[in-house]
Amino acid sequence: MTAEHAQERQEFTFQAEIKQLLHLLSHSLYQSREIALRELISNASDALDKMRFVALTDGAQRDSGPLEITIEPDEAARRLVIRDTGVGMTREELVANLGTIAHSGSGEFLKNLSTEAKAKADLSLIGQFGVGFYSAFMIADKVQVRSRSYRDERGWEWESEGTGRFTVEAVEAPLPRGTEIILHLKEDAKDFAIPYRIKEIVRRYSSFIPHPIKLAPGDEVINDQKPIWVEPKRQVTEEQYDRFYQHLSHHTDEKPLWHLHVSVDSPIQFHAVLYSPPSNLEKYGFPRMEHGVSLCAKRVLVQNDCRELLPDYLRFLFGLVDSEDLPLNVSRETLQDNSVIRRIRGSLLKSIFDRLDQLAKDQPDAFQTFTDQFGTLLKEGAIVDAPQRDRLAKLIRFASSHKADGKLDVALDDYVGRMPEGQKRIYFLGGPDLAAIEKNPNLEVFRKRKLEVLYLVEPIDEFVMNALGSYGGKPLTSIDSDDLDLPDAPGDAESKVETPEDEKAEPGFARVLDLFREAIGGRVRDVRESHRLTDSPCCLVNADGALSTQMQRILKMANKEMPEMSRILEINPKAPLIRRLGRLTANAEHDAFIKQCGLQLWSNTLLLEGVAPDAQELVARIQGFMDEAADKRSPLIVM
Ligand SMILES: Nc1ncnc2c1ncn2[C@@H]1O[C@H](COP(=O)(O)OP(=O)(O)OP(=O)(O)O)[C@@H](O)[C@H]1O
Repeated sequence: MTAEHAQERQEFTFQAEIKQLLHLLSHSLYQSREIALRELISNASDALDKMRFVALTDGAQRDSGPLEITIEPDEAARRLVIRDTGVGMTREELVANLGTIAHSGSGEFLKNLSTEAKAKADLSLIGQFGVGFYSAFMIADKVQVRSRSYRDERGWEWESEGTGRFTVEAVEAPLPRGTEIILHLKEDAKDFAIPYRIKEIVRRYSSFIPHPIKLAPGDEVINDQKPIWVEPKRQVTEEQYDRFYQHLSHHTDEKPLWHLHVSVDSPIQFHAVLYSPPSNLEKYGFPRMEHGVSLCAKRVLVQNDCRELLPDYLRFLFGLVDSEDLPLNVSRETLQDNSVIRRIRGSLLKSIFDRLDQLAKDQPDAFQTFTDQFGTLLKEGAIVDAPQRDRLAKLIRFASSHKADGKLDVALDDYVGRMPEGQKRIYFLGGPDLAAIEKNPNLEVFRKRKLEVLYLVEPIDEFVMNALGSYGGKPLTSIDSDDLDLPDAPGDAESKVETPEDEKAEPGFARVLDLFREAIGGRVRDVRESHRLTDSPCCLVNADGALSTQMQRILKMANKEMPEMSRILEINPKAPLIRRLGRLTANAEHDAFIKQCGLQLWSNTLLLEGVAPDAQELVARIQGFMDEAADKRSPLIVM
């Protein structure tokens, strides 16, 4: 485009997703409209941060003048102007940023707004998706943006009524550096031009903007721009912490679950304030949280979403880190190799774990609320972060047979504290859900012996157990493994399940096992006598060192090609059915029936685990049993 051409008024069409967004925004609920002002102030503040950065790093821009935001209401004209002395925008930037380039966020935002939220047009989440500017159309039916970039002599004006189009043209009169947003307020949004209303909104949502926000005329400063992270902890009130969280997270009116304020002087100097949000949006189907922590060098914002400061599994934390030891020109690319960042990260991690330990100890209810939301992410950490595994192992929670209510509130230390003398292992059992776990016959001996078993109700739990291997020197053992190494139970004859001599097996039991082996063949590694069952006739166990059943199931779901691991079928000699079969072995005529029973028992164990064995074979066999049973009741007389 020629320079001449560029000066003419040009019309553009909004990108499709933006059009959709604008439609939604202009029909928003009255209550959510305050966020429009918050978003515009936040954009102005970002532009000022950028300008401060430019002034400090680019000699030619050293005299940047005052960096401030001015809000100028005009009740009579039903107009509101938000002006900043930030970096401004060139013509190309106006076109791209405010209309033609859809931020990846806008699509996500539209996709994730639930139908219900859409119906109510509750759009308070908009700021998190990087599409905040358009919220101007919640309160205005016409918006003008006049801007001059610090890199440009000339100013430009963008204008739109939020329908499908916008225009951009050169401004003849000289413009000061920065951006001016002129909102022509809708009739039902005219209160946004009332000074006390503006003050109220700024106080609520924007008090932590680190630049003065002035209200014209008179230029009264209406925000307190104190950087709370450099203040001594004792001097910061809970309310200030909460408001700073709302500022960082764009989560209006939401309170964080907990916060952490750290000030470190050596070896690296830094201040940090970190927050846990109250809920984990990933749990509700939102995409992976991609926000990071804000990074400041000597109070100047260097990067908004710095992912290098915390490991990925702590991606849900909001916060800010400010260090005197970082150069201002630290670039995104060099952050990863930066030794200051690495040391801050190590120190932050330790403080976070200390904070969580303290929360678990002093406020167990608050800690429980936290792990209900973010426990899965801590478990993710226990799997991937080997150096921090021991610390994370203390923080993660499981369900257990101790209460059997399925709540994930048992710490490994709680379990160990309840272990009877002589128990050398920590036992666990996984399954598709709590009901399936509780029906698992492998639990019988544990119930009888009153030994606690951790219930792995979350799929990730199995991976955690695998990664940990042991806890406090005690091997983590799936109760469907071959070698359980159960503690002795002296004096309690009833519970001596490991000494089968107590109960005489039927003389034909060995023959039953042989017949079962013949029938089932290579589908199991072995068929043998069980010492762990009390009531059920059989169960499947895994050979020493093999993966637990649930783990095999999970891996199989991910990779259908995974070969079946052969397992051991254990048979309970005391179960009435097995005793009867033992007696039947006296007559070889019954061998075929006993074999059919063996096959059916094996199928039953698989069915209980949620695996469907060969359906045709299974149905044919059951049909056979039914025929035989019916025949006993009423034999058919063949004429
Ligand atoms: N006052 C301003 N000064 C300079 N640039 C601005 C201003 N307001 C908006 N912009 C530019 O327009 C872009 C789009 O703004 P928008 O509010 O839609 O998204 P965002 O600022 O990237 O995300 P968020 O709203 O979450 O802060 C910004 O990234 C910025 O480059």
